[in-house]
Amino acid sequence: MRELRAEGLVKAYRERRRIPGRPRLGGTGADYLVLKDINLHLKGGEFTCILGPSGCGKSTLLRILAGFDRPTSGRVLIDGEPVRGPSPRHIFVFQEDGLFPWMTARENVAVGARFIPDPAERERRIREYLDLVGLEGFEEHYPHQLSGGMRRRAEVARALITNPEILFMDEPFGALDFVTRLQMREEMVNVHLMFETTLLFITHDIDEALHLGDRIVVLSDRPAEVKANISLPFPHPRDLGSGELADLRREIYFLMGLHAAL
Ligand SMILES: Nc1ncnc2c1ncn2[C@@H]1O[C@H](COP(=O)(O)OP(=O)(O)OP(=O)(O)O)[C@@H](O)[C@H]1O
Repeated sequence: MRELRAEGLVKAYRERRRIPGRPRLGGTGADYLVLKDINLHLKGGEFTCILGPSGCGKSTLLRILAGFDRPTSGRVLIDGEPVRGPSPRHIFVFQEDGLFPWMTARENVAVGARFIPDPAERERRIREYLDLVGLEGFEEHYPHQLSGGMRRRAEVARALITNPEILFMDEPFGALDFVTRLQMREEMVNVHLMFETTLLFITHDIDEALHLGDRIVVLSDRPAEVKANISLPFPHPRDLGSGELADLRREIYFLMGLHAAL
């Protein structure tokens, strides 16, 4: 199922010095509140985009959902089981390049495949996943010999080959140029249709979320609260310029206080 629930998540970081403008949590006078009572229910197999303004706490939320950080209060349940730490079945793709620079594209993907016991089957799967993300011909290239888009593709292949129950992606295409970013969006849609992995994808790009998500969770400014939780039962490819999607796009711009940008 790979269903994920977040119940009453609060995260406050301990403040070592007073920073003007930062709200403090009542009582202690020494905490910096980032998440405020986040409740979520994400169904297995859904592609959920978490959208919010810069610095609102998106990465903090994702780290907590993936078990890399602990909430101050509240809990996360995956298929009804409390999350107590990271799991090899829940894979995280970071904002920054995460490939090992001393390994080729093939060797990086092989890291994800190390649990496949049969060497011939392992090699077959590595080739299959490199082809799937369009890296055939670049298998023996090191990360510095690949373009930004290719490096991201290798990371996606390395994550997918583990057959993850949940894939957590923290603004994975943020550093790419506009055209490569659009290509990667299309590829993510295809990958999701093919594997039906439960996917949590952080972005601050409204159009990216509208193109990708089965669901969009809109967070407020810090301390982050869920402002909207919207289901998008629209087929791919999507035209954001017309119909219900255009209305939804306008609604999200308004929700995020971006009226003037429309
Ligand atoms: N380990 C930490 N200790 C103290 N403060 C932190 C820590 N991690 C994040 N913060 C603070 O929490 C706030 C939210 O950070 P976070 O990275 O979660 O936001 P974000 O929405 O992902 O930002 P961006 O869109 O810029 O990537 C920021 O003000 C940040 O300075």
